[in-house]
Amino acid sequence: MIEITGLTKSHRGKPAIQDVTFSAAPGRVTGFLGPNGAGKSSTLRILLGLDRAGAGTALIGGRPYRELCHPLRTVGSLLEGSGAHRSRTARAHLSWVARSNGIPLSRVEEVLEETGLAHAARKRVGTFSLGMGQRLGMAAALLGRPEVLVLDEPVNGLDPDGIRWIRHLLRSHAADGHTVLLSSHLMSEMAETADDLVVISAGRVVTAGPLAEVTAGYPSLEAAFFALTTGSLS
Ligand SMILES: Nc1ncnc2c1ncn2[C@@H]1O[C@H](COP(=O)(O)OP(=O)(O)OP(=O)(O)O)[C@@H](O)[C@H]1O
Repeated sequence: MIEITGLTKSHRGKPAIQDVTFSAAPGRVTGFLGPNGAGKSSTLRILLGLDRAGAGTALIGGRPYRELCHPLRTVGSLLEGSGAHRSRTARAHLSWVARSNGIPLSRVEEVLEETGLAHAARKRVGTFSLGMGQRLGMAAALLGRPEVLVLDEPVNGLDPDGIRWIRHLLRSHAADGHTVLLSSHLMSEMAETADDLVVISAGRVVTAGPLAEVTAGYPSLEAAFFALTTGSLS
């Protein structure tokens, strides 16, 4: 369960997010949708303990990220890039992440297989394509068999096969009773993958609820999105 309440953050006096409140429930894929600069990354960075909120709380399973004992065993995340050092091999990177979180090294081979990177395990991360980097980021996110996944634009750079793979993975993670929060600006992808939607625009949540409710009365998610966000763009 992810619970975000009254989250507010400013960068150099300029509000990035204001009073952001929503939750992401177990067994559901929650889509976090908004135009560029709407505040998605600011929200996710606070949720993942990478930034501090000016006000409000962001809890994962009832606790702020910084209070989690073995964070990667509770929440797997993918933000921009895999975070791996270019000179490391994929296997070395994942082994390092596993060791630092008390995760058995046997998981490394499993996630390499699961993410289609087994053939590239000994390649240096610096030689990876954007799509392979995303797969490596997903591999690290899955290492600790986390209850919660938080993913910022995970299909960036993936080919159609990779996009289908991610969609399937997220759906099955949710079907297992886990919580998935997925940020994207790709509406067709969202419409296919999300159960619930949170739409953010200009730093504020403009609507949240089941996909069918958010899009009710509109011909498509895209139509709903523009109707909901255009009015509030500054
Ligand atoms: N470190 C920072 N310093 C200054 N301003 C920032 C910083 N990070 C974000 N902002 C500003 O805060 C607002 C929200 O940005 P944020 O990156 O959270 O949006 P986003 O929805 O993730 O957009 P995108 O999809 O483009 O990444 C924007 O106006 C952005 O310019």
